[in-house]
Amino acid sequence: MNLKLGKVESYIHEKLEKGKLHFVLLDPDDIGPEMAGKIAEMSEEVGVDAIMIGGSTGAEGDVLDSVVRAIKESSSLPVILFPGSHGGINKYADAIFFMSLLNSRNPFFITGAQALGAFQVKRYRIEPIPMAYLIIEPGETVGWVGDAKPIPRHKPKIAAAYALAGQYLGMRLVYLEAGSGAPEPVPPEMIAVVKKVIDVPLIVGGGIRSGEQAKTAVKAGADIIVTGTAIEKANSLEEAKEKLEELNRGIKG
Ligand SMILES: CC(C)=CCC/C(C)=C/CC/C(C)=C/CC/C(C)=C/COP(=O)(O)OP(=O)(O)O
Ligand SMILES: O=P(O)(O)OC[C@@H](O)CO
Ligand SMILES: [Mg+2]
Repeated sequence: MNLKLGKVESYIHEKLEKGKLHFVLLDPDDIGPEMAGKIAEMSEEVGVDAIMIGGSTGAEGDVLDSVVRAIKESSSLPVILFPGSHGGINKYADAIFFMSLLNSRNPFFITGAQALGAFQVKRYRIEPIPMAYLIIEPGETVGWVGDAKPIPRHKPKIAAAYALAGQYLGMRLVYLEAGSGAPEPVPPEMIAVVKKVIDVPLIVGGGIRSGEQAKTAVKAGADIIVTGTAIEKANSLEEAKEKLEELNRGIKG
C-alpha cells in the first residue's frame, strides 16, 4: 500500500506551510480556450497557486478538452479538475478533486459519479485528491444540480459535523461552498467553527468577489480561497488582472 501523497497534493501542503492559497476556478461552459489561457497566464503572474476547471452544467467533452489544453499550454500552474459528474474528467489535467457531496440527497453525487469516473482517473493517471464537498445556503446552481440539502448559514455546527465526518471517512480536504455567484460568501462564523474541529486544509468558495471578503474568510480560518465569477465577469483583461491582484492581496496580505 502506497500512502505517499501525489505531486499536486504535496505542492498544496508545502505551500500551505508558508501561507494561504488562492485557486482560480474557470468554467469551460462560460469561457473559451483563448480567454482561459490568458487568465491562467495572468493568474500565474499575479501569484495564484492553482487553476481549477469545472462547472455544474456542460463542462464536458471537446469544450472541456480545449480549455484544459489551452491552460496547460499557457501556464505552469497545476490544473485541478472540479467535476460536476464523471463527465468532467479530462486526461490533460494534473489532478482531480475526487469529491463527494456529503450533504446531497442523491447517492449519485455521494458515490455514484465517483464509481463511474474511477477507472478513467486510473487510466489517465490523474492524481485523485479525496475531498468532502459541502453545500452551504444558498448553494446556487450547484446546490440545485447536486440535489443538496443546503446547510443553513446560521448553523455552523452542522457544517462542522459534516466536515469532521468527511475527515474521518478519509477525505483530505474540506470545501465549504456557498455556490458560484452567491450573493454572500460562507459566513466567517461558520468558517471558524469548522476550522476548529478539523485537521485537514479548509477550502472556501462561492460569492467571494472582493479582497476584503477574501481577507475575512482567511482571517476566520480558510486555508484556500476559490474565486471564479469575479474574474470571469471582468469586462476586460486589464480589469481581470486588477481583480486577481485585489483578491490575491486579500488572501496573502
Ligand atoms: C469525483 C467525480 C468523478 C465526480 C464528483 C461529482 C460531484 C460530487 C459533484 C458535486 C455536484 C456538482 C454539480 C458540482 C459542480 C462543481 C462546480 C464546478 C461548481 C461551480 O462551478 P460553476 O460552473 O462556476 O458554477 P455554475 O455551474 O453555476 O456556473
Ligand atoms: O464563482 P464564485 O462565486 O467565485 O465561486 C467559486 C466556487 O466556489 C464555485 O464553485
Ligand atoms: Mg460557472
